[in-house]
Parts: sequence; structure tokens; C-alpha cells
Amino acid sequence: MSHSYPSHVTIVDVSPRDGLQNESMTVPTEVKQTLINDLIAAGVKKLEATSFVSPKWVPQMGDNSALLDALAPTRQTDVCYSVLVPNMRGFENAILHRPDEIVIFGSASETFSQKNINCSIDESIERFAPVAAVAKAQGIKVRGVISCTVGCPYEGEIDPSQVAYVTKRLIEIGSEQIGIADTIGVGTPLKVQRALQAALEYADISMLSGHFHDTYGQALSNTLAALQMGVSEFDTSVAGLGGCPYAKGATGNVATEDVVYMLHGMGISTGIDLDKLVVAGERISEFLKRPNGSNVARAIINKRRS
Ligand SMILES: CC(C)(COP(=O)([O-])OP(=O)([O-])OC[C@H]1O[C@@H](n2cnc3c(N)ncnc32)[C@H](O)[C@@H]1OP(=O)([O-])[O-])[C@@H](O)C(=O)NCCC(=O)NCCSC(=O)C[C@@](C)(O)CC(=O)[O-]
Repeated sequence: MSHSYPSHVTIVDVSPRDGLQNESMTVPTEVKQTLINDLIAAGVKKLEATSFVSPKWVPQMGDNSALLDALAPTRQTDVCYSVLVPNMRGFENAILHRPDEIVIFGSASETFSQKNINCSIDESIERFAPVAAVAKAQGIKVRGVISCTVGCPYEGEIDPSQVAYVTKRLIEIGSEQIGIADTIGVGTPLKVQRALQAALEYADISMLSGHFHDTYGQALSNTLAALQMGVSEFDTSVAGLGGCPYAKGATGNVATEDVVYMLHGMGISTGIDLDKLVVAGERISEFLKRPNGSNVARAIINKRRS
């Protein structure tokens, strides 16, 4: 069977944000800065640095401004520094640091929307609309991410028509890209393809990206299923770090190392140096005192030791 896979894939490493937002220990700003610089040294060209959400809701991201200040002197012009922004208050704080891209994050599940950002899906779009308009007027890219596109921790299975609806609304208010997220990692390849297919009612394939958590070990298969549809951008997390504070039990995103290994093995370029990426993942895993969540990283490290 032949598929027309993309020749190049953009990796968005979300570990500094999605990876660390759920950590119970305080991760010092310098450690986040080192992680980001390690990722960039490995060739990552797009990353989620932090989020401008309420520190009462997500204390771990409370150093958002300090982190961007620390990164400023060595900021790379060919790297896209993204930040999550839930409302105008967050945007006003973020804009002081001129991020390259803001991410507005909605949900295909009503209940998850309430739990995560304390408003309904329609209310969230109303909040995002002025944020997206001001960002675009200032030359900042706007990406929309939709949580719970295949399953929700509160509502169970999500109908693809919900994904189509939120995609439509996010595009109407100016999202240039749409991330299809499997927040709790319950998706399997055909379900993920159905969610992507629903988004394609309103979005072009070049606008879509995949954001797959690996709770049930399906994320790499789901990545391949998305690739087969022509998706060429994926959110991944070095060492598989992460989880969402409002999706109990959900583990991290698919490990960046695992996706890069698969893509390179398929002849698809990423611009990333896998060995340097493994160093980045090991350093943060050691700091967090947790086993490296990437199968590929563990294999490479074991091989080096033997
Ligand atoms: C959205 C809100 C702020 C609404 O929270 P709220 O309590 O409804 O907001 P509010 O407007 O009523 O304000 C309450 C207080 O928060 C302050 N406030 C209000 N906004 C901000 C802000 N931006 N930055 C700093 N402070 C803020 C505001 O000033 C006020 O302060 P007070 O007067 O009480 O001192 C809250 O629900 C929130 O911060 N939620 C965070 C959710 C979050 O970060 N979730 C994890 C990221 S999403 C995710 O992981 C999924 C994703 C993207 O990865 C994809 C996937 O896998 O699904």
C-alpha cells in the first residue's frame, strides 16, 4: 500500500509547557531555560515555551514572564517561540515578550472546557476572538488547539461533529492552524483519522497538526495514521514528559525522540539531531528524578553503555 507521506515534518516540542505544567515539584526557571536551549541545540525550530494562564490554576507556569526574560538575550530568530494564552489578560502579559505565536486552546468537550478554562465552548470562542484579532494585527501567529477530540475524561467518546464545529469556530476567529489533541491518549488510529477528517470539513490539511498523548501507548500509531492523511506538524514532548492538570491520569505527549526516530527511519526529515535530543531528554529526566519516557532514548542510552 502506498501513502504520500510528507517529505518534511515540523516538530513542536511542547515539553517546557505541556511537559512541565503538571509537575508537583517546583521546576526552577533556569532548568526550563536549559531545557529550551538544549532543544534548540538539537535542532528544534518550534516549541511551546510556557503558558500565560492563571498561576492559581497552574502554579508551575507562574514564572512565564521570568522565563521569557531569561530567554530573551539568546533568543533565536529562526525558532518559533509559542505560548498558550487563554484570555485577554494572558495576552496582555504575553505580548510584553513578543512571542512568535500564541496558542488559544479550546475543547471539543463541554465538560472539559468548563474544567480546564472555566467556561463553555462558545464562551471560550468569544474570549479568544479579540485575542486572535489583536495578535494578528500585531503580526503574531495564532494557532488553535482543540482538546478531547476523540475522548474526554468526563464525557467519554466525543462525536467528530464536535471537532468540526470547534474547528469552524476557531478558523472563523482567525486561527491559522488547528491542533487536534488526544488529551487523554485514548485514541486509536481510525478514531484519530475520523477526528482529523471532521476538521478537514473546514481546514486544509496543511493547517492541521497532531497532539497525541501516550496514556494507552497509541500515540506513535496515531502519529503514523495522521501522517498517512498528510499531516506534517506534530506536538511532541522530549522524554515523553507531561500530562494535563485537568485530565487526571493522562500521561505525557508522545516522546519527541520516538517520533523523530520513526520519521527519520521513514526518510522524512525533521532537522533534528537525535543524539543531541537524547541528551536534552536525559538532562531534564535526571533533574525530575524520573525514568526517561522515550523508548528510543532508553535504547540509545543502553547501547552507549554496552
Ligand atoms: C482561563 C482561566 C484564567 C479562567 O479562570 P477564571 O477564574 O474563570 O478567570 P477570571 O477571569 O474569573 O479571573 C479570576 C482571577 O484570575 C486572574 N486571571 C485571569 N486570567 C489570567 C491570566 N491569563 N493570567 C493571570 N491571571 C489571570 C484574574 O485577574 C483574577 O484574579 P483575582 O482578581 O482573583 O486576583 C483559568 O481557568 C486558567 O488559567 N486555566 C488554565 C488552564 C490550563 O492552563 N490548562 C492546561 C493547559 S491546556 C492543555 O494542557 C491541553 C493542551 C493544550 O495541551 C491540548 C491537549 O492535550 O488537550
